[in-house]
Amino acid sequence: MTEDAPLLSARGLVREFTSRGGGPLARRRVLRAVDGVDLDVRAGETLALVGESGSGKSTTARLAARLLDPTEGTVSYQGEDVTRLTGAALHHFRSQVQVVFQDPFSSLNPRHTVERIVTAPLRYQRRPVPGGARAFTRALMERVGLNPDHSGRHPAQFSGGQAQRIGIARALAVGPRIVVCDEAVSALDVSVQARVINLLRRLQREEGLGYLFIAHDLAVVRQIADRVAVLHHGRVVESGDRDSLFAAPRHAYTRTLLAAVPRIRPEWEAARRARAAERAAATPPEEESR
Ligand SMILES: Nc1ncnc2c1ncn2[C@@H]1O[C@H](COP(=O)(O)OP(=O)(O)OP(=O)(O)O)[C@@H](O)[C@H]1O
Repeated sequence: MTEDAPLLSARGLVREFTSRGGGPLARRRVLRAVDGVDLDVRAGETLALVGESGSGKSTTARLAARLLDPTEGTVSYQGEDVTRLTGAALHHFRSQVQVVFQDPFSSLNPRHTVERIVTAPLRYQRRPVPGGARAFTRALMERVGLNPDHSGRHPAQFSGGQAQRIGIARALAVGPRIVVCDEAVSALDVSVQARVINLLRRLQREEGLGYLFIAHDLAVVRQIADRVAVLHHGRVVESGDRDSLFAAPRHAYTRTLLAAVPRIRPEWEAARRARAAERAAATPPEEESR
């Protein structure tokens, strides 16, 4: 169910990056990665942001979660501009808007146990862990479909899908109302993707979460989005409800995206396994599961 007023909104978001080429005559180059984006995310709904690589999806996600400051424009939460929040007010925003990243193995500390990982956002915000760290972690693990007896294990001891569930549990720990999923299922193989998407949908139903769901794979977007915004060179070229957009795309760029074959990336899974093996080998024995 959706409420009318958006929880999270962006208006006229612009983000520029400046780079300097090599050599003595190097000139500063300004890249507008995000160029005037407006978006709204309501409780209980999923807005998918799609576009090819380099279109500005991740930059928009990071701006929306205030992990990055905009060059221009505003991000507001429940109508309040959050672009300049600091201290306790910023902590409150961070408890309301959480992020799940693409690669759980690089976004979860390989040396920490699940218990330490999922309680970290509360510690960072200097909030007590309700009911104690162990019971809190076990309950969260159950909610995301993980075995609570594994709370003392490290990320490398889990599969890619399980590790992403740890990332989701960490996001849920502070009780957010919006979760920004930045290519959160892209590194998983297709059957695992489907299970993690089911989990996200169940959590959305149970808790009324709003998702800003960043994805390049339209097959995934079709499974989860209520509305879709298409990003091209940092601009939203088309947006609308999912079924209308898939059935009758208005913009030529959207038609090109829809015509592209869904990409399944076995090489990502292979790279993930290699990284996981490297991390497991680097984990000192005393940090192995209790
Ligand atoms: N920190 C940065 N410094 C310089 N340029 C950046 C930075 N972050 C992103 N960019 C550039 O901004 C543009 C948009 O990048 P962004 O990662 O937002 O795109 P994307 O649509 O998420 O692509 P992908 O799917 O490949 O991650 C790209 O040209 C990228 O190189």
